[in-house]
Amino acid sequence: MSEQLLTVADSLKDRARAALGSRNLILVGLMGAGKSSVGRIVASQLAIPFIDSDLEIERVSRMTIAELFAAYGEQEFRALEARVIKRLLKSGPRVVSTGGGAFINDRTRKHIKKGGLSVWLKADLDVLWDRVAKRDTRPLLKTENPKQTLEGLMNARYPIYAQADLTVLSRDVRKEIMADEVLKALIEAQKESAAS
Ligand SMILES: Nc1ncnc2c1ncn2[C@@H]1O[C@H](COP(=O)(O)OP(=O)(O)O)[C@@H](O)[C@H]1O
Ligand SMILES: O=C(O)C1=C[C@@H](OP(=O)(O)O)[C@@H](O)[C@H](O)C1
Ligand SMILES: [Mg+2]
Repeated sequence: MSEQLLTVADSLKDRARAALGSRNLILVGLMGAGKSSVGRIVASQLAIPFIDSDLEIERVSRMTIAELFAAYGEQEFRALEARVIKRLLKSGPRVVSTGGGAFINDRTRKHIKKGGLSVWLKADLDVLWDRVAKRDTRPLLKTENPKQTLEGLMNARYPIYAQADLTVLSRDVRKEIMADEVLKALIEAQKESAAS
């Protein structure tokens, strides 16, 4: 193989694709962490299908997430979310971006742990707040003080997100850079598991 071909074969996305194999890559983390937008870029880099579980839930129910919460409540939404995510993870490789509460639900977390490699996109409150404040589509943030609600969710959920296989810090940098960081984490994790 020529040196040029070796360089191409050795590129970040090729190495990450090899590290993933036939597993699914599942993005978890709080609202605004970038799961949906970064997940789409990661899938495109890896040249594998991308699915956002919220979009899939909206497609099958023919309702928006906000409408589902309003009509049936959070508990019913979580039951539907668990079923949809279980189904999405039946075959791979895929990149699946989940909604922020998915990994917090015991049943869904079990499906995710069984269904592939989970990556927590971890961000601090100000980064998350800056991003979610731009849209009002998230029913859990329709409160008197949504920033305080987000902080409460952070405190309650971060110990559980910490159970994900990998953690990537979601900084205030371009989405493409975040996607590269996910690919690098995937490669590092593979190296570590090969060494142990
Ligand atoms: N790294 C980033 N830099 C700038 N904006 C981002 C970044 N990641 C996400 N965003 C923006 O923040 C908002 C929330 O991102 P999204 O991917 O929907 O997060 P999540 O699915 O985790 O709630 C979107 O408007 C998105 O374009
Ligand atoms: O944190 C949560 O419980 C939720 C996060 C949302 O997804 P994003 O994290 O993609 O915003 C969406 O699933 C729903 O509004 C509930
Ligand atoms: Mg999302």
